[in-house]
Amino acid sequence: MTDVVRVCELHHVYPGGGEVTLSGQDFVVGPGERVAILGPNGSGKTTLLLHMVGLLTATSCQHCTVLGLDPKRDFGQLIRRVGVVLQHVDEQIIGPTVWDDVAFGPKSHGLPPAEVRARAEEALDLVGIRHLAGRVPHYLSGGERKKVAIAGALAMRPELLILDEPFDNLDPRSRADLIEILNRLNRERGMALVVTTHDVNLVPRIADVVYVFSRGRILARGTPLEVFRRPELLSEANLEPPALIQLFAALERRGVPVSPPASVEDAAEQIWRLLGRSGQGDHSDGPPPALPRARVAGQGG
Ligand SMILES: Nc1ncnc2c1ncn2[C@@H]1O[C@H](COP(=O)(O)OP(=O)(O)OP(=O)(O)O)[C@@H](O)[C@H]1O
Repeated sequence: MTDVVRVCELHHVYPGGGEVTLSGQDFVVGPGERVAILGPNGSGKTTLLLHMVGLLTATSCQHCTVLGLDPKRDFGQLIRRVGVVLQHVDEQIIGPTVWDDVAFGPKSHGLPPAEVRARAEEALDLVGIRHLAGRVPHYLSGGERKKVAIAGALAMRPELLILDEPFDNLDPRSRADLIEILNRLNRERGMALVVTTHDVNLVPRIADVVYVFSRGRILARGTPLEVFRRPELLSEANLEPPALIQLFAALERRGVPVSPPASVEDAAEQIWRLLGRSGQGDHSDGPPPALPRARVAGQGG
């Protein structure tokens, strides 16, 4: 099957002097894949995303295709199939009301009024902001404006959704809701996802594949666990593994028979087993006892 995205050897020099080189390996998103990009400030994450949606012209680039199209040349076709949520969402919110803004994409692509209405309502409901439909975006909170931009992107029912720091400004509940919506659309509609984030703790919940960028190089591609098990790689990119991975690595170093957990549930299950309990969810006999002190403190390993 064709790649959803493939970018090789991108070099971009901004007129203002900033420069981005992405080399080392290709940036590839497979069909229906959920991809997270991790990297320090200024490592070129946004620059790559802007190239993928045809908003920048590379100084040089060996190859750049999205859904088999050239983002610059085929911008008109691509924008019908790819949704994008920019880091600074005020740059993309243009409607005088939330409703106008969310309906803008379907309307401007000539969909019939009933379809425009259905798409806008669906998108507002997905993000949980139908109650904001009549409001002026300018007077919304930062998190609410972010949700408006996300709804606007979803109203086009994109095959690929690109989100630059989508979790910034969102409270924990809104963040969890957004993760759930994105995962559901990925599962049910096969929508591929590319997400940049600095929050390593969210990565296992939103990505199958992680890329690590640092100083002009794509340092690594792997599953979240593969990447998080390589602390040297993460520190090269000014990143730390999630707290849970660090905790389990510390336990492993002390000889406790655990492996890096893929999720909080996985971590809980491993601890449950260590405590001599068995069977997933077999927690009916009350709360687990405290971990033996020596093991936790690393004295008895
Ligand atoms: N419009 C611009 N003009 C000049 N330089 C720019 C411009 N936009 C970005 N740059 C420079 O390009 C480099 C990469 O920026 P980019 O925004 O792609 O990084 P990033 O990885 O998304 O960073 P962050 O995590 O801070 O959002 C930086 O050195 C930045 O200063």
